[in-house]
Amino acid sequence: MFTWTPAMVVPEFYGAALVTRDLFIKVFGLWMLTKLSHGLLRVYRCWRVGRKLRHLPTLPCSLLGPVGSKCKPADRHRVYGEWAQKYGPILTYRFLTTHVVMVTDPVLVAEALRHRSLDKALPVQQFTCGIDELTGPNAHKTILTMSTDELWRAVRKAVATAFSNRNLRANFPGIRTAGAQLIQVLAEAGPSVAVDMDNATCRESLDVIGHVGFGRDMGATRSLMDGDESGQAITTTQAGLAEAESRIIDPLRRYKLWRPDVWAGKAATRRYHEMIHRLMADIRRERPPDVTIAAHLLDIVDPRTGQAISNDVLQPQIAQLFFAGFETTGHQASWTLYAVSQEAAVEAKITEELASLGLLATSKSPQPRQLEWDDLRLLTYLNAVIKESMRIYAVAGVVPLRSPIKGCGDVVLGGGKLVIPEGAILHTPIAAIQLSPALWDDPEKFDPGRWLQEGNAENVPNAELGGKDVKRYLPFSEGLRNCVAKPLAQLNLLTALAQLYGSFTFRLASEMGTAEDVRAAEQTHVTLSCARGMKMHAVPRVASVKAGPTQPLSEDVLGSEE
Ligand code: HEM
Repeated sequence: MFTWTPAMVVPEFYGAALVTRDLFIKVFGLWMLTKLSHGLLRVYRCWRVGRKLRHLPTLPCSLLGPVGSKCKPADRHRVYGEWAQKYGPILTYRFLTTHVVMVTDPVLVAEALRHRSLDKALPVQQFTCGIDELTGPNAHKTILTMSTDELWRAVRKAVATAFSNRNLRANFPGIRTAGAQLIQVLAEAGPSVAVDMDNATCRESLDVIGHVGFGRDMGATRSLMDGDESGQAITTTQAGLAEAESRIIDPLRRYKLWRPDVWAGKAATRRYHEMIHRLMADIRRERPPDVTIAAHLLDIVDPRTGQAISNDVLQPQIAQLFFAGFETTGHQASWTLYAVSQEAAVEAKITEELASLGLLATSKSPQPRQLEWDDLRLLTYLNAVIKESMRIYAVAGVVPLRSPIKGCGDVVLGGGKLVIPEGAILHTPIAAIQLSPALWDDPEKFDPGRWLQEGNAENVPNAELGGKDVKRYLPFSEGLRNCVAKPLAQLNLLTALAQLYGSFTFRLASEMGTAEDVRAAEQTHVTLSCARGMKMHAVPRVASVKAGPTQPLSEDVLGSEE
């Protein structure tokens, strides 16, 4: 009879185990070798790029550029300006193995932002992967982060058409309703309550994007009154964006799995994906009106396939529009409210202008006339106030970043004055240009009057160009990749602020401290905001403020948000 003894099996077992171990060691070794050679190649490329830039002033700071220097990363919008003053309009710094060339010379900036060989695909993804991960589960590139290729052209054309004057005019009543809802919220809160106007204006902007973009009422402003925030579009969007910002600031964050906030951030990102997925399913099921961005997005033909745009491409574009639009416009509105609250003379001129158009609540006429589309072009002074706010508080002040297209070689600017080597990043921080004492008189002074003088204050004559004008004001960036939604942002700001100032005067709450305290609380993650929020008292101009029409923005609330 056959009897089993361990000796008969063990050698075979050991044999298999040894083969597996050898295989593992070989695969692991190969992986290590590949990583090592990649690393060495990176270091070599960094050294090569560094050699080409060594004649330029270099920051004596660490490997992490602004993140590693002595400044707080949140101060970047100010720090870049200080660097420009100290080291001049061209300087370099390093972020790990990537060299960055920071330029604030307006002639070079204008040329660079229009240069066809400088694009948005950066040699390192730290800067954009936080955004791509937020906009879709497969981290697809969006209109904001794509290189300037055929697909980008198709998406950009669709979105830009959606912001045509005709479409915005058709959407104007909805934009006005979002402002009216905000007035209703503030009227109900009363003057004694310090309202965080930054939060409030971000909500109003989210509602405007929901309406103009998708014919949906996101309910973000109204939910301030309801008080029921859980599961709301605004909470989901804010939490998702906060996580994306954290990943941009700390590229290693995703690996810190021992931290509960990292898991909470992953969950927030997932919830944002789900919200956008539901919205996409809604617009696929029922096409929104033709004047919405969604209708234009649905009509895109993917140039790579010749077919209608797929969900994989569509979802990130939708997500990105909320992401790019709600905080930028919201923060800009609250910085404007703040700046005006510090300048009584400026507010007096705003009210004078509104009164001359019958748009101001007064004791004689407590219900101001409803703002109309044709009024907008008459609001010259308020428009100058917004422009000045965008100059001093450039919410997107730490971008743009561009890089020479891979394989196209180094990019020469200014007729040889500056060469951007392939593999380096060009950084032209808007805030440093718009606050440069070399380009502006008294740049820190909030002076809307500079926009009312003869000539175009957006430009400055340049000696190198024989006195020809060069751009020094670019809050929406310039060139092919400027802000596609500039017309919507400008319309939203003008409409909301005209309505708000028509009914209220805004006083900074004492808990915000002094102007120095607010300045010390300025912070830039992706956009410029105030770390304390913007607590203000909205004091009604007349005893009973009426909000005007506050019908729902659209019949169809983002109701599938169970
Ligand atoms: C005050 C408000 C706003 C400011 C100051 C602003 C500023 C900017 C800037 C500076 C850029 C260029 C970024 C770069 O080159 O890296 C940009 C791009 C972009 N913005 Fe805005 N933005 C605002 C509002 C909005 C809104 C409301 C939306 C959408 C609803 C939006 C959507 C976009 C998109 C899609 C791009 C990428 C365009 C492209 O690369 O082709 N922005 N914005």
